[in-house]
Amino acid sequence: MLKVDNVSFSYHKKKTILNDFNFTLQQGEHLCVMGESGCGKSTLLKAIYGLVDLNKGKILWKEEQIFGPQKHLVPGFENFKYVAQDFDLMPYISVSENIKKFLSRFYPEESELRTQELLEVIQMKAFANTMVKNLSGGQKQRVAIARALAKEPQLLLLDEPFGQIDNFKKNSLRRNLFSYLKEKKIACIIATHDKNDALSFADKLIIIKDNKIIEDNSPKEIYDNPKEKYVAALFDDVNEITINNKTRLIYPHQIKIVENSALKATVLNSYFKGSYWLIEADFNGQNVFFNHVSILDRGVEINLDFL
Ligand SMILES: Nc1ncnc2c1ncn2[C@@H]1O[C@H](COP(=O)(O)OP(=O)(O)OP(=O)(O)O)[C@@H](O)[C@H]1O
Repeated sequence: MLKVDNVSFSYHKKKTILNDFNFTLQQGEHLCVMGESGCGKSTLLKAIYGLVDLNKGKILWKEEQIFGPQKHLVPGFENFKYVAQDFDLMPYISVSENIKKFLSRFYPEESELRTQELLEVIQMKAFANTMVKNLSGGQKQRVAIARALAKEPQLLLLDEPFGQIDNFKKNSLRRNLFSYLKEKKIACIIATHDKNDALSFADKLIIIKDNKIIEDNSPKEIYDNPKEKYVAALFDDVNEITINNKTRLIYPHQIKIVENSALKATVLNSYFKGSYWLIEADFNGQNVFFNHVSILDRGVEINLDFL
């Protein structure tokens, strides 16, 4: 349904930001885009929304080509909604009014019902009548999402959607929003640094490095078989360990202490993580990180097993 076909784009001639991007997305599917800061995630969303003119290739939605500002004077593709990092809300009217601005004035009852429904999705019912200028950054972010959903888009583009929202709210909001999108079969592309967006809620994951797509698969497949440290490090404190001249990528939960083993290490530090401790140890001159149920004293010798 969405087809990104051989797309290349640069802001300036010298540096290509998107280099030969190819992927597809079906109706109702959720895609996460990850990669280091500055790799081009926001630029990709802008290109899909039609905010920039491509150097090469094309972007299609159900066979209809999406053009940039040179050919399409009103910015943005009408079936899509884009929530950028800078929200663009109206500060001097209430949360409800901000959402209603995007609904028809001719059907006030429907408009009110829809506004209430969206306030529930973003968990902001208590703030319905609060002026937007008096909201926190995270609250504004949520209103921007509700406003983007007001006229049910076919594709929602979210740039770091939960970046300003505290962990307490983030998890329930994320569950609410993604199940709402699934129910309404709204496709979604999320540019994110947060592994939880990708691992728990995305059907597909794309990883960008050096201006190219280096992974395009299911989140589980990419997590279980990372091609390189750059990929695994987006999810966890991954270890790149050489054993018998073979280098392996191992997540901290894949290493455990055993009674006997030829793999000896010495504890360097223990970091409290809530339900477990992250232990840093020296293993043949390499620093390894692994999870453990309790704190370990510095200098203690341990035997390791790599799963
Ligand atoms: N309007 C612009 N003009 C020129 N260069 C730009 C512009 N916007 C972004 N860039 C450059 O393009 C590159 C990609 O930026 P982009 O914002 O897409 O990265 P990102 O992956 O979304 O980063 P982050 O994770 O930090 O939000 C960066 O090097 C950035 O400096």
